[in-house]
Amino acid sequence: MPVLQQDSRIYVAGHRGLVGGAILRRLQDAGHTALITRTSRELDLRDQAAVRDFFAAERPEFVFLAAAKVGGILANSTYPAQFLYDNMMIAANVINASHEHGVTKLLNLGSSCIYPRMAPQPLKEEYLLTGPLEETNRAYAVAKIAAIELCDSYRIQYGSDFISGMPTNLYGPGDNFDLKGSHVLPALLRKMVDAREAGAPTVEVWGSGTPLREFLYVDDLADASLYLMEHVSEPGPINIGTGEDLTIRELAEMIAQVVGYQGTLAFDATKPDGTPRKLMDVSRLAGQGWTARTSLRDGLEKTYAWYLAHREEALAAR
Ligand SMILES: NC(=O)C1=CN([C@@H]2O[C@H](COP(=O)(O)OP(=O)(O)OC[C@H]3O[C@@H](n4cnc5c(N)ncnc54)[C@H](OP(=O)(O)O)[C@@H]3O)[C@@H](O)[C@H]2O)C=CC1
Ligand SMILES: C[C@H]1O[C@H](OP(=O)(O)OP(=O)(O)OC[C@H]2O[C@@H](n3cnc4c(=O)[nH]c(N)nc43)[C@H](O)[C@@H]2O)[C@@H](O)[C@@H](O)C1=O
Repeated sequence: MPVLQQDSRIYVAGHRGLVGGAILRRLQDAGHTALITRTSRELDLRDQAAVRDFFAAERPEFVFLAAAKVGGILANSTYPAQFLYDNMMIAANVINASHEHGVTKLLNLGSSCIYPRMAPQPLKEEYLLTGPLEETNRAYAVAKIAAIELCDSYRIQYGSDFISGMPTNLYGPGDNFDLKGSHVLPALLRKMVDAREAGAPTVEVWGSGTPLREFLYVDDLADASLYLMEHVSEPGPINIGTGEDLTIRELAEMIAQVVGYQGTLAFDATKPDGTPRKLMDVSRLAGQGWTARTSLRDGLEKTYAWYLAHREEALAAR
């Protein structure tokens, strides 16, 4: 099993994002000295020739693929073309260049939305491609499934050590707080802080509040990503989550408590609910020695503290 050395050349794709940022911090804290990063302006990963040149020049040994077109339910359903095209191009270019330039190991990150909408719960890895996908993020999910298949195909044909981690919904410092593009947790956190400050009597929550979601703190995901890089080499998706979920209403109530918002919730039924439930079965990774550490309540408090301290930066970033 390849082990990351202090001076291993490690490329973190998407290092300014929620996930890539957390992986970069984790690698820096562990003392890794040869970290390679590029912003999307410096290197558009949809550009095959540019990606090839970059790999030829930088010769990374390990790749964390955390660059992607990412967004919440509204962004996914509004811009399916970008979610499909960008994510297919990014994955194809990075995975193929990793093969061509002899990368020792690559971690491809997907998402729990790869599983069929009505799959039995909790979601086991073997449920992949056993039924129709959720409509609101089908395009994104197809790109993410193609990336898993690509990693597995390079493993079969060339023996490449390319693996695929499938995180559940994530949150934490560095998240996207833009209300049109973001996921539910940062959106509700921002809305409730704004409402508390403005003395607003209600906060709008999209959909019915009944869908169930599982949330993993991003520093736990970063920890899992390093664990996978060092300890796991196998094909197919590997679930990364907490194994616990709650309704969107319960999430909103917990955020209100953390933020100290005392108004009421107004559910907007014109907005989509998305998939009714997507709880990860995390027994495979647990069996290999990794489990999540941060409770949702603790993670929310840390994220709220980060948001207060970095509000301008968080709101300007997207
Ligand atoms: N957030 C979540 O809840 C979940 C995320 N994931 C997965 O984790 C991974 C990372 O997601 P997350 O960190 O949340 O996303 P973010 O939107 O926070 O970050 C994505 C990063 O990708 C980079 N990027 C996007 N397009 C390009 C491009 N064309 N060329 C180069 N870089 C590009 C951006 O770089 P720059 O800033 O330089 O523009 C950005 O920093 C994704 O694969 C996603 O599917 C999985 C499950 C849940
Ligand atoms: C990570 C995952 O993320 C996405 O799937 P999702 O889990 O459905 O996304 P979401 O976080 O945006 O919503 C979760 C639930 O929450 C409700 N909700 C309430 N109020 C707000 C709100 O204010 N904003 C948002 N965004 N949602 C809200 C919303 O209506 C829905 O019922 C996909 O991109 C998918 O591709 C993917 O991988």
